[in-house]
Amino acid sequence: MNKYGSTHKKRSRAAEDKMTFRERLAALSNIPAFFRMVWQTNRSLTIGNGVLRISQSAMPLSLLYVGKLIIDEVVLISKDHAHHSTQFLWQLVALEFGLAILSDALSRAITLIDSLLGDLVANHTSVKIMEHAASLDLDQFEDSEFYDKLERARQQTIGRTILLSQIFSQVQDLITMGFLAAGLIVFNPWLILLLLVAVIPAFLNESHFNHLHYRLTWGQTSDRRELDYIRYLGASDETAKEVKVFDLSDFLVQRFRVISDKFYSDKKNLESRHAIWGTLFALLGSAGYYAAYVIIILQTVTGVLSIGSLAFLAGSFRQLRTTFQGILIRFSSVTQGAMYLKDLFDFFEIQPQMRSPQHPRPFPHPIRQGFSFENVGFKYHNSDKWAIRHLNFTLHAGEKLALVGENGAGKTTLVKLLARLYDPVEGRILLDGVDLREYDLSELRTQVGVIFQDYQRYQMTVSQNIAVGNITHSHDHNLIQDAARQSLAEPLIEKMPLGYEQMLGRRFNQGIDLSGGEWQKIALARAYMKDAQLLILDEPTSALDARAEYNVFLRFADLTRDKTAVLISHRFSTVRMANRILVLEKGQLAEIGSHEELLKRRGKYAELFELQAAGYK
Ligand SMILES: Nc1ncnc2c1ncn2[C@@H]1O[C@H](COP(=O)(O)OP(=O)(O)OP(=O)(O)O)[C@@H](O)[C@H]1O
Repeated sequence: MNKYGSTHKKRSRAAEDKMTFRERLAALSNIPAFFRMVWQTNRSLTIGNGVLRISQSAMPLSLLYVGKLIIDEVVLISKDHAHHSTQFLWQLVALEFGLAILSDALSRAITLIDSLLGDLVANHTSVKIMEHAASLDLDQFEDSEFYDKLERARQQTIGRTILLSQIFSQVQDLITMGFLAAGLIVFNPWLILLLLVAVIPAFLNESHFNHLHYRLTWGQTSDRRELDYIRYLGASDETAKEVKVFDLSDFLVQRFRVISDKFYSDKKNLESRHAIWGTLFALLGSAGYYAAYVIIILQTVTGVLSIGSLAFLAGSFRQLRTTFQGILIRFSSVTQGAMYLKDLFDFFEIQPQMRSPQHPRPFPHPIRQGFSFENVGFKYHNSDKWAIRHLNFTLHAGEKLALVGENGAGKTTLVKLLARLYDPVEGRILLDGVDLREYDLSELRTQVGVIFQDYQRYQMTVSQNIAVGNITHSHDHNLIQDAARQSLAEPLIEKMPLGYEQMLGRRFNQGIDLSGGEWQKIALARAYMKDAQLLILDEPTSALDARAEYNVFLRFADLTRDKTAVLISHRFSTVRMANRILVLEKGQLAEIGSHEELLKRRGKYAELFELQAAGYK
C-alpha cells in the first residue's frame, strides 16, 4: 500500500472482473475485526445480544417439535378416546404457547439491542474516523484518492448500523439452520442433500451479483462525491449569492441530471438482471422443496413416518429453506458490507508520515538563533513543479520578516514549511542549529502561531471563534478578551447584541454574518490566544481597509516586540514596517534586505513598490 493507502486503484479493472469467488469470500475476513470494534464499543450489549440470539435460534426447532408431539398425541387420542388422557396434550399446548410468547419477547429484545448497539457503533466509528483524519498529514488531504477512501469510510458509519444487525442475524440464522438440520438428519439425512442441491446454485448467483453491485458502487465513488458537491452548491446558504448572480442553477441541475441519470441506468440494468436470475434460481429451490415433500408424504403413506413427523419434517424443510434463502439474500449485503468494511479498515491503516521523533529535542525557550533554511526545496505531491527551490536564508530570533512576491511565488508554502505542515523535499530547516524534524510536533505547533489567508469562519460563537487559537483555554474569558483587544476586534464585538456569546454565521439560530474585514479581525485574535514564540500572519488582513490594516500591523509589531514574526501582505505600507523583507520569485529567493536597502538595489522589490505607489498617485 502506498502512502495514501491506494491499493485498490492499482488493481486494473480487468483483474477486478476476474475476482474469484474465494476473493469475495475473503472479504468476510473483515468481519472478526468488525466484531472486535463492536465488542470494544459496548461489551455488555454485545454479550446480551449473543445470548438472546442463540436462545432465539433454538425456537423454530422447538416449536416444530412440540407441534409434532401435539399432532401425534391428537391422532393417538382420536383413535382411542376412552383410554387416553388428554392431560399430556394440554401440557404440550401450554408449552407451545409459552414458547411462542418467549420467541416474541426475544425478537423484541433483539431489535432493541441491535438498534442501541448500532447507534453506539456508528458514533464510535465516526469518532474514530475524525480522530484518525486529524492525525494524518496535510498533503494526504490533497489527494483525491485519499478523499475517495475517506468518503467510503464515512459511508460506513451510515450503513454500519444495518450491517451490524445483518451480521448478527446471519449468525443467528446459521445456528437456527444447524438446529433444524440436526432434526432432519435424525429422520432422513437424504433430505439435507436435496436441500443443498436446491440452494447452492442460488447462493453462487447471489454472490456473483453481490460482487457486481460492489464494483458498480466502488466505481461511482468519485462521481458520487461530485454529486454531493453539486447538491451542496445548488442548495446552500453559502453559495446562494453566486448561484443567483451567475444564474448557475440550470448548469448545476444539468450536471446533476447527467450523473444521477447514469447512476440510475447502471443500477436499473444490474438490478433487473439480478431479479431475473434470482427468480430462476428461486424456482429451482421450490422444485427441491416439493421433491422433498413428495418423499416425506410417500414415507408417511407407507407408514414409515407418523403424521406428526410429516408435519415436523415438512415444516422443518420449509423453515430450513426460508432460513437458507434469508441467509442467501443477506449474504449479498453482508459480503458487500464486508467489502466496504475493508475500505474503512484501509482508511485506518493510512499512516501519517509526519510524526514526532521518539526522543524529541527540548524546544528552545527562548529561541536564540532563529530558523535557518538550508537549500530548501518543496513540491506538492500532486505537482511536478517546485513550489520552492534552493532557498537559503535565516529568520533571526526576534526579527520581523515580511514576505513579498507575486501570486504563486511560494509565500504560503514557505510559511507552511515553517509551521511544519509539510517537510521539505530537499534541504532542511534548522531551528537553533537543529533540524525542525527533531522537535516534538505538538510542542512546535504550540510555539508557532499561524493565521492563514483562508482561515476558517467557524459557525460558532465569537468567543469560540477566538478560542480556536488555543482551544485548551476555551473557558479563559479574560484571555479571549485580551486577544480580541489586541487584534482590535473588541469594538466590533461590543456592538454585537450578544457580545462574546454572539453566534456567528447564518447556519444556526440567531447567528449573524460579518463583513470580510470583520471576520478577519475576529480571526486575527486567534494569533494572540497563545504565547507562541513565532507568529505568522499570512495575509489575513487583505479584507481590511488600508487604515485598519496599518493599525493592525502597528499593533502587531508592538505586541510581538520580543517575538519572531513573519508577515505576508501585498500592501507595501505594511511590508515596510518589517525589519527585513524577503522577495520570492517563482519559488526562489530574489532579494532580501530592509525596505531602504531593497529600494536602493532597484530590483524586483523596487519595481513592485513603485508599481503600487504609481497606483495611488
Ligand atoms: N496544495 C497545493 N497543491 C499543489 N500545488 C500547490 C498547492 N498549493 C500551492 N500550490 C502551488 O505552489 C505554488 C506556490 O503557491 P503558494 O500558495 O505558496 O503561493 P503564494 O506566493 O502564497 O501565492 P498568493 O500570493 O496567491 O497567496 C503555486 O504555483 C501554486 O500553484
